[in-house]
Amino acid sequence: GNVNVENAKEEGAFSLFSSLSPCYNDYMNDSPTEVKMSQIIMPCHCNHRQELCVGQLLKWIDITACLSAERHAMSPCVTASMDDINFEHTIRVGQVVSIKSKVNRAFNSSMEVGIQVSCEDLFSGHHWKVCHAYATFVTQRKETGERVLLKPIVPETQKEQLEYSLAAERRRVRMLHDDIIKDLLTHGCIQQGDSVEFSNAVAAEKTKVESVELVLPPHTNHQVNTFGGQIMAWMVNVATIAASRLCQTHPTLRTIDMFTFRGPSQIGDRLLLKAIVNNAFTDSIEVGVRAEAYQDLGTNRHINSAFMIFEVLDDHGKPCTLPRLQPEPLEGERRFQEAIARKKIRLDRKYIISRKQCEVPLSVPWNPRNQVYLSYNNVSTLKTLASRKKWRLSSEKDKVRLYSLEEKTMLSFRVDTEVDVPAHTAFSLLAELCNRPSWDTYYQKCDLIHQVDDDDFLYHVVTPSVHPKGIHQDFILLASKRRPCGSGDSYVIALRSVLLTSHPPTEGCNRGEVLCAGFIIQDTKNNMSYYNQASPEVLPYISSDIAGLSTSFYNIFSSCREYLTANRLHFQRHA
Ligand SMILES: CCCC(=O)SCCNC(=O)CCNC(=O)[C@H](O)C(C)(C)COP(=O)(O)OP(=O)(O)OC[C@H]1O[C@@H](n2cnc3c(N)ncnc32)[C@H](O)[C@@H]1OP(=O)(O)O
Repeated sequence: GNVNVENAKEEGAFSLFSSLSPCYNDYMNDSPTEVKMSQIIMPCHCNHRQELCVGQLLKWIDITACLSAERHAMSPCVTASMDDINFEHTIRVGQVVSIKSKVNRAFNSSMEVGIQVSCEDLFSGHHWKVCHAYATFVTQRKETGERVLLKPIVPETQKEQLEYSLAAERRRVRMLHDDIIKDLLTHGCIQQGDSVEFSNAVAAEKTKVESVELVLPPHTNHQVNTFGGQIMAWMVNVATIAASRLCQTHPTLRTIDMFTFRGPSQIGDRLLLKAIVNNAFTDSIEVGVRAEAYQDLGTNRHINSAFMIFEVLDDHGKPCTLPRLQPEPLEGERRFQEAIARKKIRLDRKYIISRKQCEVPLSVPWNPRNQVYLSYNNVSTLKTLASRKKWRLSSEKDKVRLYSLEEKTMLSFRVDTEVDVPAHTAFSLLAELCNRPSWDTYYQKCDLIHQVDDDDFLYHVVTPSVHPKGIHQDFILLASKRRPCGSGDSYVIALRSVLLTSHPPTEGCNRGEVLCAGFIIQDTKNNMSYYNQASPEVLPYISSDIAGLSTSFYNIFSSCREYLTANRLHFQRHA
């Protein structure tokens, strides 16, 4: 497998969290856990095309990230998982690859490490980003059986604070990752029967690879367990063979879905690596890989699984049309359908996260398949907006402060208000969005459409028109409500528009769109901030009447404060 090329540029390469980490490029400043590794690419690191093998890159990534993790933990750590990675560019022989990593956040015994990979051409002086990734490392168990607990990371810069805060949200998605696919299949969200007979279909059986590796001392890490990077490299190797058998040429590895290290293995273990093409689409192939470890045959332990997406590129870097796959019956059919589910999820993710904030906001269709990513996007967009530096104070009255922020075509507002109720009470009261019409005259009506889970809700909201003499507006909003995950976190109620097939726009109302709005309530201070990003269509109306807007915000948030104070006792009695 070689690191992917130009085509990623054209299609707008994505990985699960990459586009949602807007300041990734420069957030790697000096920090106590930052580790840097640079390697000059030699022919021995490369494939037949003189491009760096992904397996080799994964080894370097794993080592760099582990050094960051251990610097923070001050004790041995193991790789628990590596989130989706998308390879955006190739690295060729003679170029220099640089890997930087640092711990974004420590939880109890696990921590998230952010990794950035870039490449440099020594002759032209060009630098470019290759990929970035997030890995989770876990401390080892003590003799008592408990894991070493980690000291918290104290984020210093605003960018570190954002990464710290988003790490909790990414952890939530990570933990749900396996369940998402299982749920989709169990609850029939994936339509069975998507498989069509193709005349040139290749039998899945033909792509099967089984290969064994004996874990020798050079394959172990400094804790004398099998080195995680080596396991990933072996997995990439068999996956590449399986994909090559389908396309009968040299495929390019483009994306790896999350790697999960389910259990350790040691010197002397035999590692059985199995790969098969699960499905072949018009221009991409999904290969499933499974790694098992054993000492004696029949005592196999499942230690890792991953899904890898390959493409075949022509001389211009464009993806070629591929032969289709004829799955094996039963298990093969199941894998075939699951690959369709994963592809749809990947496309949803790409659709959701590739939207840049400065683009015209468009509501994304909501469905159970993309719920987790939409919810992540909802919270992270609000947190990212809140972390912006250039907020300008526009007006202040009776402890209600209105700030504005102009960025490209976007105008955002922030209203800071001091509240005299505890943060958790303010959160619970404001999270009851259906009560908002009682304190916000702009919300004429708010009905709950669907409770997605404990933290996410869909609402239908009706407001007056922003146009003078216009008809009412309505919105379908996804509300994502988060309590603090640890110290330094805030309460969050994030709101964004979605499209719901069950609630199409109606004649009597203009369907409005909210790209990003919501509340951030700090746990330690009596401070609540409300954010709202105005879409370009309403900008002319707002910009022409900033004074009127200030008065409206002042009135609404004075009323909000009264609502919180008045309902505080009622809430506490019922809590
Ligand atoms: C030089 C490079 C480093 C290496 O080569 S390391 C070698 C490759 N890695 C391995 O061999 C690890 C094999 N896996 C394992 O040992 C275990 O499955 C592993 C990862 C330690 C987890 O063990 P468990 O007993 O399930 O853990 P636990 O219930 O005590 O939870 C401990 C903390 O880990 C977290 N965790 C477990 N599995 C995870 C996952 N897949 N992704 C992200 N986080 C995960 C879990 O949430 C918990 O976190 P916290 O303590 O609340 O902060």
